[in-house]
Amino acid sequence: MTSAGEQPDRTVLLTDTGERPWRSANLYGGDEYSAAYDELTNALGDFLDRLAEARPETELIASMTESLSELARGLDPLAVAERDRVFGRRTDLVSRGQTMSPTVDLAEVDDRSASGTVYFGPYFLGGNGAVHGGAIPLVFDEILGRLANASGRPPQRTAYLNTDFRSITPVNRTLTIRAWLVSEDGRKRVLRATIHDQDILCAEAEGLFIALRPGQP
Ligand SMILES: CCCCCCCCCCCCCC(=O)SCCNC(=O)CCNC(=O)[C@H](O)C(C)(C)COP(=O)(O)OP(=O)(O)OC[C@H]1O[C@@H](n2cnc3c(N)ncnc32)[C@H](O)[C@@H]1OP(=O)(O)O
Repeated sequence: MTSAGEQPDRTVLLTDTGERPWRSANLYGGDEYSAAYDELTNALGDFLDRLAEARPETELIASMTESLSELARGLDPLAVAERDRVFGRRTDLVSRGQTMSPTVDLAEVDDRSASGTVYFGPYFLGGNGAVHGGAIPLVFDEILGRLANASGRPPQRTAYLNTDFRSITPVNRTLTIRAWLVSEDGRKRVLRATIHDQDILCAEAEGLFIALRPGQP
């Protein structure tokens, strides 16, 4: 997360299709390992976006398959226990060190609310220029989960996440995302979020988050 008002140095990945998302360049917490891992997830996300847009010839498909298989084999001996992994566990990185959901770039964050932008690249296309209906709750869970778990609160799990799709959510556009805490009652927290394309409400969600008891998985 970036602090309030801070403008990230965005790396725009240009193609002839026009606007490209930044992912999380230069927003990491500082150390060399974080920077390198951030670059890796950016490169992976960029690959997935470009693959989704491309129509490669058979020869290139075979060569990419071999390259990817070789990379995967190289990682095989490096598997570690969940608690020691990097992917999805770097809260100092704006991408959280993952490519499962698009990067939610939060410009304004406090104890009870967060707002910023989200950009669904071609990888998240459902059809006809609209984001896949499963990717939208994924992003809501991401922003609501991060807010529910922020500010020293005990770890929370999503009990329900209700999403309303109000109009199509376009790919390849910078969208506004907002999340806020609605109520707190013991272990229960209700949060809501919206995604807008300028003044058009694309989708909104409500989530119930339950604080886990000590030792609860
Ligand atoms: C380094 C690490 C990095 C970390 C990254 C951080 C960012 C992460 C970002 C991503 C984040 C991703 C996050 C994720 O995606 S978490 C993954 C998705 N969620 C799950 O897998 C959760 C599965 N469910 C459970 O584990 C349990 O059911 C939970 C823990 C949720 C509650 O079971 P528990 O046994 O503990 O509690 P309880 O049953 O006594 O209920 C307690 C109260 O809640 C009320 N209630 C419960 N359910 C519902 C419901 N559906 N509607 C309405 N109400 C409900 C219930 O009536 C009761 O109310 P009351 O009677 O007290 O009034």
